[in-house]
Amino acid sequence: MSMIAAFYDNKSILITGATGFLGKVLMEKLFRTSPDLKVIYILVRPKAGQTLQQRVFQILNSKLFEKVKEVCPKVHEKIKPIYADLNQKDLAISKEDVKELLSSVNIIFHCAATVRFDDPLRHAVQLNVTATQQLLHIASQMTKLEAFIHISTAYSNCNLKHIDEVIYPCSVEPKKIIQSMEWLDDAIIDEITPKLIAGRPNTYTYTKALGEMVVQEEGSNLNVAIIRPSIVGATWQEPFPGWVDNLNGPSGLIVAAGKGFLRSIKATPMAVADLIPVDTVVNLTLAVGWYTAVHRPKPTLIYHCTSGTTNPCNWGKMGLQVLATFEKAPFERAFRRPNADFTTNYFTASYWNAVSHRAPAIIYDFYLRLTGREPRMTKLMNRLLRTISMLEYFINRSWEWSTYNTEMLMSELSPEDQRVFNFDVSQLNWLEYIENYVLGVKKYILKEDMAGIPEAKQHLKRLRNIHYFFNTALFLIIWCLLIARSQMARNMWFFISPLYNL
Ligand SMILES: CCCCCCCCCCCCCCCC(=O)SCCNC(=O)CCNC(=O)[C@H](O)C(C)(C)COP(=O)(O)OP(=O)(O)OC[C@H]1O[C@@H](n2cnc3c(N)ncnc32)[C@H](O)[C@@H]1OP(=O)(O)O
Ligand SMILES: NC(=O)C1=CN([C@@H]2O[C@H](COP(=O)(O)OP(=O)(O)OC[C@H]3O[C@@H](n4cnc5c(N)ncnc54)[C@H](OP(=O)(O)O)[C@@H]3O)[C@@H](O)[C@H]2O)C=CC1
Repeated sequence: MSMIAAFYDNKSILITGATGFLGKVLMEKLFRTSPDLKVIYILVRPKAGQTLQQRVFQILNSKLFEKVKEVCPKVHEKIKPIYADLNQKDLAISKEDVKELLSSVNIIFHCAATVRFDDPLRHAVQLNVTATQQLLHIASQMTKLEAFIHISTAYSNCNLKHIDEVIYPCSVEPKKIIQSMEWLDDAIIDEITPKLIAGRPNTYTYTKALGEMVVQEEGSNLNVAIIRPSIVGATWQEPFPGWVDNLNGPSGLIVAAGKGFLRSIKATPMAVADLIPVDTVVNLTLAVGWYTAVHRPKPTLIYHCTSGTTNPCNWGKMGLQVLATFEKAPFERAFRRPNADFTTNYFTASYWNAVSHRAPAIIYDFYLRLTGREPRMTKLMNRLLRTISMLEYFINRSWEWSTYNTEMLMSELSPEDQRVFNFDVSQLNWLEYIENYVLGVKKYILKEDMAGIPEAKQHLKRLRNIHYFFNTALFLIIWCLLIARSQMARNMWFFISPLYNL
């Protein structure tokens, strides 16, 4: 019998960010392993014309929740969506809802955040710092609260090379940052942003670091714990391999490479690709929830959820396996044949950007114009290159994260819990995982049927022939121009041509 699963039975759980990538997998595992839990409250906002109920309905009817419906047929009754917007004061939760939460919640998992790298500092502070502070304020009034688990990122201190499971203070206190956002205007905030984030590549990592400080300072009267996952990828094992549903991190680049838009990238092949499967993060999160509530460790424990220390994989190996999977199961209607050249040199990268990315986009747009259609490829390519420039920081460096607390937790689990809530990535087979990841991107993001693989292969063959034809034509044109203009080229031609008749 799993002690962790039993712990969540009859509990009222509050999850923020439950409609996100991590939140959905967290909810799924909770329902699957602890179907007797009392209720999961989720803080949700209406989005894309969908009401809260419609959003919940869509999640529960997805493939991810198929197993849950078998083990927990009443899952619809056990999810309670609560209107909330983390952009607004007091999270915009109604008084009645706050009252219900205060009297019933046992465990909080705070996953919601803005994960955009280019968010203006004001917005990132509101989501990742102020909203966390307000949630802690509500949590401190909850009469039955046993644990508050905050999801941060392993990159919150990416300005350091070696990172321990401790909180590193930022130069300006979060309270001062929050206050200053109230009166500074946008232009001044934009001006001071580079100075504040100093050493970090974006507002995301900076505000996640501030969020951790808030949790430590304002959660001191609660049982809190912080989890720092690295780059969260598709599921490894549960509920099935390869599930992924958004374009963040590697997933977007896999789509771009598989469709032939992205053909080279400035990346260091030997740098560690610190991916961590989303189900591993969820297993650790649930184990931390249990441990924090039952053992009440003081001071606040931070858990690194990374793979590089125990089972390192590098970007070079990952890139090759991604390409090998494209060979077996190509994506449909590719723009060009997939390729992924890694270069560490700025000038080579700029050259390939011009030749492999921008030039084909301009040529294709020219073709679209000629055939009376709206050109769109250059715009799409510019967007992709902007995205890549933001990810480059993470694919050209390696970090070391210590994992003492995570190892300590593993040793505290019973053998059954180690099996059901496995977060030991030393058992992960990278080649198999990456293949399933790419297939997951194909099936669950691009919604492509595996039956379409023969046609996709045919399409790639056609692209290869076009490529050969295009190159031969280009060669002949250049050669004819040379012969017309250069005596040396003509001499060479007269020298070579009799050889063909031998
Ligand atoms: C060969 C293989 C090598 C693999 C090599 C992997 C390296 C992979 C390193 C990751 C390293 C992370 C390390 C930190 C890990 C955390 O702790 S953070 C969690 C991860 N967070 C992220 O990845 C967020 C990154 N994304 C962003 O910040 C924003 O999407 C960007 C990049 C600023 C783009 O903003 P934008 O231009 O306003 O675009 P946005 O509105 O987001 O989306 C526009 C379109 O692009 C699409 N799109 C969005 N993101 C992407 C993307 N990443 N790629 C492609 N398309 C995208 C959208 O679906 C959308 O399509 P439409 O709906 O318009 O058709
Ligand atoms: N993905 C990754 O690689 C990593 C993620 N993390 C951390 O994990 C956590 C979850 O990330 P992930 O699931 O990938 O992110 P997603 O972007 O998939 O999910 C973010 C969640 O936050 C919610 N949210 C955002 N803004 C608001 C708002 N104004 N009001 C209410 N809810 C809001 C979103 O709701 P909605 O659906 O309405 O937009 C969504 O549920 C984050 O804390 C992130 O920092 C850490 C390391 C890596």
